[in-house]
Amino acid sequence: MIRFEQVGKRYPDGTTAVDGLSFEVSEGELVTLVGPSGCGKTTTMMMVNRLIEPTSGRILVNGEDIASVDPVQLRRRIGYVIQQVGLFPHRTVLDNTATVPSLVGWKRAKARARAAELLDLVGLDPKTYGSRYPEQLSGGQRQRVGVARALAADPPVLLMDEPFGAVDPVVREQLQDEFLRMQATVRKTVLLVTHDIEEAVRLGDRIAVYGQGRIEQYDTPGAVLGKPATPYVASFVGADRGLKRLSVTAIEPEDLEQPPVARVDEQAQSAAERLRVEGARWAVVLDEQGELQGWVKADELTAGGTVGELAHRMNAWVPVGAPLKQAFGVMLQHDAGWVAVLDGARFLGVLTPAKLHEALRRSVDADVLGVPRGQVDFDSVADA
Ligand SMILES: Nc1ncnc2c1ncn2[C@@H]1O[C@H](COP(=O)(O)OP(=O)(O)OP(=O)(O)O)[C@@H](O)[C@H]1O
Repeated sequence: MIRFEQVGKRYPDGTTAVDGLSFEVSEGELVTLVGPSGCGKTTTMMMVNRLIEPTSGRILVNGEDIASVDPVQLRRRIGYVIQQVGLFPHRTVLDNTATVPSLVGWKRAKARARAAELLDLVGLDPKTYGSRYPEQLSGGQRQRVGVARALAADPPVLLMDEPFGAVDPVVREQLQDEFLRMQATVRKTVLLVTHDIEEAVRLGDRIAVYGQGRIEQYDTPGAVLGKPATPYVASFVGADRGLKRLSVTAIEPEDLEQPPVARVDEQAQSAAERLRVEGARWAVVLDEQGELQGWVKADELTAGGTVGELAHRMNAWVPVGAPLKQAFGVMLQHDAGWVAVLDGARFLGVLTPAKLHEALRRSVDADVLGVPRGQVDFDSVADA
């Protein structure tokens, strides 16, 4: 969708902002550009909507060399969100949001209806906020209007320059979550600039890590954290990259262990006998449908009645697909040696600390080899 071919930008004073940039962003992909101040992120982005012209190489959007596209036409196809938002102070929130549709000639009623829809999408009730002026909003709300306005003409491409930079960390995280939810619906092709590696990892399908004027690594968050390409990238992502990786690695069914199981309607004594033979000290309790009903200790099964009557409630559980970090958090919260993993209500297995560690190490290799995690042989990563 967006393709950089050996793109460079040298300013008249001799500063080389970027050099030899070659990378591609696929349709519907969210790519974050991350790096220290002055490394060329904003320059890269502004060359895509021709606010800055490259001095070498070329940029293709949807297969077309943008040097030959009228800049005004080009910008209508590319939404642009900046940190200072740049809302018009004398226009209401609704009119601000409707700016681009109005510019491209939509009827006023249609443009305003679309604007209201988008305000809703970014979590602002148009009835409450539509008639306000920008100064009557909080910083976070202004950012949301900025995003709504950029989406108004339904551009296939979105450029975002530190879009969540001007708000406090809590609101920032909220905006990031909302943006991810929204992106899951609208699937725009997005280039997002940030100097914050946490944000880059959280939002990006892929990350371009910038050194001075060039990309040091272009890869998935998992690979950047798991296998930094250079010492520079390693130091930029930080010594706690293993921990950061926990938050981008999802639990998969093959990471799970199958623990001893007892049926909810089974007689406690026969379950106790079976667990004794298996050498199990506890079991998860499932019903006919394979749904989790709790857990029991083997030595509690000596009383009469059914397993279900003796089962404890199982609070330590996470949904499959949740990040490993969440499972780890739940383990610590409940002081549990394992957490149950569910698909809806269905029990899939348990994640133990050893399995969690294995999943993390396997996922590094899977990212690097570009294969699903299940295809990585654990022996091959055991010495990694
Ligand atoms: N008009 C200009 N003339 C000369 N040099 C410029 C000009 N604009 C930017 N630069 C230089 O180009 C380099 C890259 O700037 P750019 O704004 O792309 O960096 P950035 O990574 O976005 O930084 P930040 O995170 O601080 O915004 C910097 O060294 C900057 O000083």
